Amino acid sequence: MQKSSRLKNIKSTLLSDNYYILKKLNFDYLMENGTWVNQMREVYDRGDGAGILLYNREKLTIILTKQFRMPTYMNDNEDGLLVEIAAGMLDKDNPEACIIRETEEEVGYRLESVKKVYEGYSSPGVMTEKMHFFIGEYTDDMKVNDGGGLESEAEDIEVLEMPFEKAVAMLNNGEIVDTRTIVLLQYAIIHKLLE
Ligand SMILES: Nc1nc2c(ncn2[C@@H]2O[C@H](COP(=O)(O)OP(=O)(O)O[C@H]3O[C@H](CO)[C@@H](O)[C@H](O)[C@@H]3O)[C@@H](O)[C@H]2O)c(=O)[nH]1
Ligand SMILES: [Mg+2]
Repeated sequence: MQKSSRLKNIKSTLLSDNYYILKKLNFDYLMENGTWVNQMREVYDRGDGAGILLYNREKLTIILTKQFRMPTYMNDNEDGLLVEIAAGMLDKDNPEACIIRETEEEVGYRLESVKKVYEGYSSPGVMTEKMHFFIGEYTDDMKVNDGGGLESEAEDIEVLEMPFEKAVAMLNNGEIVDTRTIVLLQYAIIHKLLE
């Protein structure tokens, strides 16, 4: 953690380390108007992540995934299934190595190179997670397996290859509701990746 002269008396209490780490942070914060206020924030730390938009310039297609996400099921997503970019959590490896590995595990393509386009905090009010956003070109001859995720982790990932146009329609009609996926689809539109 960096030092800030606007913070003092930071006290961290562990609330849960069941799978990842949830802490309660109590601290004094110096407001812009010069007064100190005491604040409490719960902070969830599950490391950083990486995600990628896979695109094929010849076929004008992209590859997304569909998988069950319990937190979305708890909040308005009827069957809990979510259409997403391929993504994973960083282990000890760097973001590039992580996303190349995750791409092979989740959708079955072995990429040689990827391009980093953004880095951003996922949910800065509550999570420490920083997300590394990539794009990567795939071709049919890069396919090495059917994807689907790791059996050892009971991942059950459907691979969706679709025309880019269809994904843009799904973005615009509200079928795509994962913000990381929205970010990279918008990147592809802005930068005319598939025109
Ligand atoms: N037992 C158990 N397993 C868990 C738990 N939380 C996650 N897992 C398992 O840990 C694995 C994580 O798989 P990854 O592919 O590495 O991560 P991800 O879940 O796809 O995460 C990506 O998307 C998230 C957004 O929803 C991002 O937050 C994350 O950074 C990353 O980009 C999955 O098999 C998942 O089931 C938990 O609380 N308990
Ligand atoms: Mg994943």
